[in-house]
Amino acid sequence: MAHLDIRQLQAGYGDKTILHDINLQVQKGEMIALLGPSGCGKTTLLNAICGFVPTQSGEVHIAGHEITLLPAERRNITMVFQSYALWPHMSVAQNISYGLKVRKIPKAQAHKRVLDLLSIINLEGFENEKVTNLSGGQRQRVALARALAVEPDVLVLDEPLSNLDAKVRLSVRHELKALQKKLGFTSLIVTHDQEEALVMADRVAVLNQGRIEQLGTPEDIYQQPQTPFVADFMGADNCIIYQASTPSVQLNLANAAATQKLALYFRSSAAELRTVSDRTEAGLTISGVIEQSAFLGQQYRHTLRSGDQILQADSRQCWPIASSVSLHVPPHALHVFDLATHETPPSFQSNSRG
Ligand SMILES: Nc1ncnc2c1ncn2[C@@H]1O[C@H](COP(=O)(O)OP(=O)(O)OP(=O)(O)O)[C@@H](O)[C@H]1O
Repeated sequence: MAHLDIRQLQAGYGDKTILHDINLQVQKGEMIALLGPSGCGKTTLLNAICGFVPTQSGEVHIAGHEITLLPAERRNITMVFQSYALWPHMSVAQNISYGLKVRKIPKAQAHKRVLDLLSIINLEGFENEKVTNLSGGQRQRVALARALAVEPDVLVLDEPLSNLDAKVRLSVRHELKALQKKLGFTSLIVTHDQEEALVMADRVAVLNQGRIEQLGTPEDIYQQPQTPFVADFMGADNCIIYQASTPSVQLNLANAAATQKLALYFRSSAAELRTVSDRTEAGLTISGVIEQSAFLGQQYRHTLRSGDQILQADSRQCWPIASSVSLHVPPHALHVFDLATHETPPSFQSNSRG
């Protein structure tokens, strides 16, 4: 049985529906990342689970108990915010024990819990420090300890790392992931950052316009996007509309009886640039002309024109502007969708692996 079980949830503001038919089963100790473009409903979903946004239909269960209509304060769910939301006039210990005080946990027991949590988040000896004296990363760890102090059934994190600078963010995300594995809390995390979602989550839910478009392991979402939206959102942002091979666009895939119009997606990093040749190879081969190149550190990103299509391809070598090239994408790096149904035709399914 799933620990957090969301069934056919529809929720929104007033008579405006934002979330449509959300089905999500989260196992105990699992971390699910909610990914999606701005406005797709990630925060609304967290708020609906917490009881801050009313449910229009559907059900939410935790550990077998229905909580759909329970007010927020009677749900044992805590939230960690991007802004930390710590009390600036309180010490670290007072912040962490705040929820314990509200729940009238005896002082000695609360104190022990605070010390245990400080040790877990590597802030031993900081109990009397003012939170305003702490760094961003330390404040976020205190916010996490405060949320965990009351032993919530579910922890929800709304962009918890986005106020941190890039370097601290990298280390805090690994700390958070390690803590989640060690303590085994069940959590939902909202992030804009795909890499963060892939690194931290056990599974990722990609949302589009209030619906879960795909739910899967980080590898599934990245390597086998099930819709053009997920492919594009996960970085395969080159798209070619294909119906039949032409001299400049050749598709050569095993088992491919292409009778329908296809949308072919691929990542810039998966494309190889070569000098033009007559060699026939498996995969997609497009001839074009380099229009621009930009140095990215490890490689150059090239902008290539093929007819009226603009494509991007990465290469360690910097190809001169105006050179004629052949862009090649191997079969495993192509994400193939039927333009009409937006699904991968069965005959192409074995191709998409990368
Ligand atoms: N209090 C509100 N009243 C009415 N509509 C709202 C309210 N809050 C959010 N919305 C609308 O709900 C939709 C989803 O917003 P939400 O904040 O859940 O998206 P999000 O995916 O978290 O976006 P972001 O990544 O920008 O934070 C948006 O169209 C937004 O305008």
